[in-house]
Amino acid sequence: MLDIRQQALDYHAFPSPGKISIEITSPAETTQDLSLAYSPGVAEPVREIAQNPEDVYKYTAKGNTVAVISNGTAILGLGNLGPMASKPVMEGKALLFKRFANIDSFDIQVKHNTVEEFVATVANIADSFGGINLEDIKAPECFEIERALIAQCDVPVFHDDQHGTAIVTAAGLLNALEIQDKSIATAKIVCLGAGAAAIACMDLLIKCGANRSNIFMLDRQGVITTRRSGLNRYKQQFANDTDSKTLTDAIKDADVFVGVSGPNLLSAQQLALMASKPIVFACSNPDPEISPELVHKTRPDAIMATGRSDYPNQVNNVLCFPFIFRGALDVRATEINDAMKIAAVEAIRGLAQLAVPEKVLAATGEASLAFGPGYIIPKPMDERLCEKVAKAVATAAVESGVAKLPLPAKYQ
Ligand SMILES: O=C([O-])CC(=O)C(=O)O
Ligand SMILES: [Mg+2]
Repeated sequence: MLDIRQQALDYHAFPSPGKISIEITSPAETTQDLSLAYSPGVAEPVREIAQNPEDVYKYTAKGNTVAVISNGTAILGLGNLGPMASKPVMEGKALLFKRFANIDSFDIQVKHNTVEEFVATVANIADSFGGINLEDIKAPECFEIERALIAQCDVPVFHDDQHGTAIVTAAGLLNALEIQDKSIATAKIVCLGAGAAAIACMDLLIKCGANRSNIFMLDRQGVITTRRSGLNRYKQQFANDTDSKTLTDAIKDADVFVGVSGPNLLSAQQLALMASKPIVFACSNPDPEISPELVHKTRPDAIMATGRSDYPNQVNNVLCFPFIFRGALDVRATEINDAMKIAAVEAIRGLAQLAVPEKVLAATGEASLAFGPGYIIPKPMDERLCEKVAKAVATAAVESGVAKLPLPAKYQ
């Protein structure tokens, strides 16, 4: 049996390099076909679009495409490895968009010197696509980049590592809290990591009812407190008025650990200090902050989640980004706003509470799955995700006034 490294390299190398390709949707066999697809016929839609720019949605694939754009500055939990090294992940996102939501994606890797250069590059090409999914861009630049692009682009712009991760984390965490009989309003939450995902997760948890003063966020220097100086404005919002300095200080009596940092940063000793019935989301990819094996051995009362496909409770943005874009594209939303994000949280969360179809059990190889400590969040291959999450998002877009189209019949 080949090890996972060789299997993964072979998967990417064969049968052809990479894992996506482009397909033709219209006939291109005869002279007649070519005279329609290309010169002279192609001039007709050109003239229509020149006269009425919205016709681009009628005569081109724009409305069903998303650009997946990265600069490779924060690839998974692996760090700043440059634009080209991010390409397998971006092709992977394209694979997931297509497989789960039938959205066509182009992966784009941008080499740049300044934030302004990156923003200009993306803004200048944004109209080619139905939406922009920003991926694996490091903090704090990602916040500025997303803000500037939302302001400049007519199509929705969504930084997946912030909001996709936050939406899935919130969905899983609300379910885990329910199972552990804890309330989000009073839960003590430790967030290890202060990057894009961390800041967005804690922001969204507050919107879902968490208490800011119960949140302890840590960066490489330790707990972010009001005693520290030199914090950027994104971290400053989470500065806690506390004497806790280290993870060991902060983790004492914590109900929830959210790791969005790097491998093996939470020890069994630290885990042992958590409150009864703790919730541990070790979401660093590919290697979690603590292994599920160690958590189950140390704390049998814990609910454990990771970002990986090969353990139960996969808290990974794949449960969100294909479907939030499906919903947004279907009603031609001009942005992805908070109402749409919260609708996605509720839809993902609710789906985990329903009975699991045979088809999902077959795909996961599980004998049974039922809402509980080992199943707090749906599986990515659950086809109901697309129906339910996209519908909830599209409906929220229409109701919050950011949709250019009415709710399609398939969602009514
Ligand atoms: O790709 C994944 O598995 C999730 C993700 O966006 C990341 O870790 O940056
Ligand atoms: Mg990512």
